[in-house]
Amino acid sequence: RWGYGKEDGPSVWHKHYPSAKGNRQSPIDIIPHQVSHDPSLGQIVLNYDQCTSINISNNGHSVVVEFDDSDDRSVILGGPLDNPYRLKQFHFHWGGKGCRGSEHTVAGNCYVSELHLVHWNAVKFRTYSDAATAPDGLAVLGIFLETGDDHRWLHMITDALYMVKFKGSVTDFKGFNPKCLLPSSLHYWTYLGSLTTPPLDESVTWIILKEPITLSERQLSKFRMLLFTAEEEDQRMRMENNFRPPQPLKGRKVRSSV
Ligand SMILES: Nc1nnc(SCC(=O)Nc2ccc(S(N)(=O)=O)cc2)s1
Ligand SMILES: [Zn+2]
Repeated sequence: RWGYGKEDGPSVWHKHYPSAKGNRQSPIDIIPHQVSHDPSLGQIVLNYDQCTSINISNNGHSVVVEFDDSDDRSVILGGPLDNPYRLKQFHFHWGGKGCRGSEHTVAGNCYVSELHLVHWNAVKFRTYSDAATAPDGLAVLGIFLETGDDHRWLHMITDALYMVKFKGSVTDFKGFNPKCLLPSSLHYWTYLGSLTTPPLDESVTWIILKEPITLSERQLSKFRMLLFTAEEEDQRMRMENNFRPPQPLKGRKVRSSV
């Protein structure tokens, strides 16, 4: 099994997951003045109005909100995407007290956390698993989080975290629309990359919003009360620093919408 510790963390993932040393790994450091502006890149459109969250769970690596992806009710389209991609889940990556936490960085600067909304190309692939191994199978929308005032809607998630404290716990979480977690601007950077955790498949079109959202230190601290470990395990490990550091760009182009 893999994790974020000294023995099982990002520096040894390559031992069991060969993609780790691939040519389109994520996350990366985005250097804005090296990004190429591509006027042919349209805006992204998020049709989340009929969206139906199902549950919230602790998978031992992050806290995940799953959606019913049996039809095209919640999709992302436009921008670099040739098809609509269906929303499957969203989850977060965050740091320890007061330090780093995001996976992507911007000119070497990190944010305290990063939200990933994971979508899959149900036009071309029959199942999520098939899509997750294909070069154009997934589209992940990344949103940076910075600390400041309380986020007015994030409490709906942080108030549920105590119910999924332990690895393997899951609880109902219906009717949550992630549209409430978006910043005001949908301007983005985009590049071809991978899952940022094992199996590190190189199947992701990354769309990273330039504008971060804000949450309070108090809301962020509630993520840190989650545990990497299951209830029956004797040593409890606090879930924090569950982020992979930036990976080599290997000649890839990062494009921006505006
Ligand atoms: N062929 C495959 N089927 N299922 C998987 S792993 C399940 C999965 O969705 N993993 C996943 C890992 C990382 C990310 S992330 N952090 O958004 O890049 C998103 C999703 S790979
Ligand atoms: Zn992620």
